[in-house]
Amino acid sequence: MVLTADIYLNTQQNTIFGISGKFMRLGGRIQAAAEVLGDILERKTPATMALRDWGKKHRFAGSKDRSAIGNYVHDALRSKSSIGFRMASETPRALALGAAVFRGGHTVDDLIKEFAEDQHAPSKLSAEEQKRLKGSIQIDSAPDWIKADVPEWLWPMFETNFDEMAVAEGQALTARPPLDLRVNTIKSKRDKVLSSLKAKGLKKTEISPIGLRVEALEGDARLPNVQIEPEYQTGAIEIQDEGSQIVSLLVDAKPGEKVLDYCAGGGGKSLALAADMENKGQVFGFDIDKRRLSPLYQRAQRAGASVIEVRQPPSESLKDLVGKMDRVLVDAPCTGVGTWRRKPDAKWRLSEDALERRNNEQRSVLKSAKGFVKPDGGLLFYVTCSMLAEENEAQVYAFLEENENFTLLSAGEVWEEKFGVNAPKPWSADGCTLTLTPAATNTDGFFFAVMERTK
Ligand SMILES: C[S@@+](CC[C@H](N)C(=O)[O-])C[C@H]1O[C@@H](n2cnc3c(N)ncnc32)[C@H](O)[C@@H]1O
Repeated sequence: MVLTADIYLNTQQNTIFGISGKFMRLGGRIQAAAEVLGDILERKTPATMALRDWGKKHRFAGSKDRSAIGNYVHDALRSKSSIGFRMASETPRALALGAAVFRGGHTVDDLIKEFAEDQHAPSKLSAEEQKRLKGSIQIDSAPDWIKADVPEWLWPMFETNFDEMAVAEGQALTARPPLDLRVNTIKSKRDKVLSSLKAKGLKKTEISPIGLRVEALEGDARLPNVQIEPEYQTGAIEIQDEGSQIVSLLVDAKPGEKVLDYCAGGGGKSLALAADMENKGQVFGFDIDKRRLSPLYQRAQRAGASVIEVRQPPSESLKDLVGKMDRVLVDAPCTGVGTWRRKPDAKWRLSEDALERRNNEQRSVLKSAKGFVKPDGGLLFYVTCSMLAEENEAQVYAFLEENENFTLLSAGEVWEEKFGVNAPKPWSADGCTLTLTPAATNTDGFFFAVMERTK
């Protein structure tokens, strides 16, 4: 006899499913979120792995259940310190309950009713929990780092950088991120993709002229899976945050030029550079880590980006490029503060030691990359997805101090030329470098600087 999914589900005594059989109920989802949060916070498992492990152990949870549980887990991590403050507790249970009510839009009465009817729900709410979930502790009385959901040790750096906007910048990093697509202009046009994927709820991005966006969704809703669409499979679109598109466009690589993407990773920016160069010239993609580079071969093929040439480590493979590149992009390893909306567990794992390690890598990567820039007018670009001055301006100024043959240029002119005068404006500490942030540009956080090699 073949069991249908429904019969099978209902015969499993120890599954976490509610009595309706098809989907987990709210209580089961919150309980699952608390279990996953325990794995992440108590056993230090990365969020993606903890969610995957939970899914493997509960094979019959459907994609809607997994997505809803993922939303509670990520929302709880994005707002961990503010939810913890309002709940007077940072236990996985308190965080999961807080995420469901403060961020998920459920009411305390919903929870009481659902928990009573669902054997897989957490134990019933205590009187104290009910009071807290109803707002007995106001966030206004919390210190700024808690309001901003930024780790306490990092707050002084964050505050120095963003001054009276620091809380707003931190809070913008707790929002759910949108899904951004880059239209690959080697294969298609933005209007064409927009009309063929109309049903997916896409709209044009505000700054990038080649971007499309599905806004972050509320509650348990799921973003569309664009990877199954023909436009994705034929290379007409790539998934790329608008901020990443913007910094690639600011490199302003021209058709026919030679460009080295020195920290290419999976090649997101190499692909964007190739398209901006109309697939004419040469883009060399290099990375110290061979495994990270490996998807680039297939991605370049799918995108029709024939100008991309992957160069494997060690760096001796780049010997023939020394002093010959019109542009060298250093998309440096960093703490990833600018991507906290997408990877909120990284926010609480970050340590002073890790920041110091990234700073050392940044110095070393700039030192190794500079020699590839051609003398007399070649350009060196320094990019991070961090919003900390220690990884951004400080690295650029230290580099300039040690390398008198490089001068800092203003990125503002290219910005206006590429995106017009009316686009939302990034931060700039010095009128030359740029910092994109969720609050200022509604993108992931990115830093961008351009330096010219004079001799
Ligand atoms: C921010 S990621 C790059 C992301 C990539 N550019 C993209 O758009 O998808 C930084 C990369 O720098 C690489 N990296 C770290 N140290 C390096 C070094 N000394 N030389 C070259 N690459 C390095 C890492 O392996 C990592 O892939």
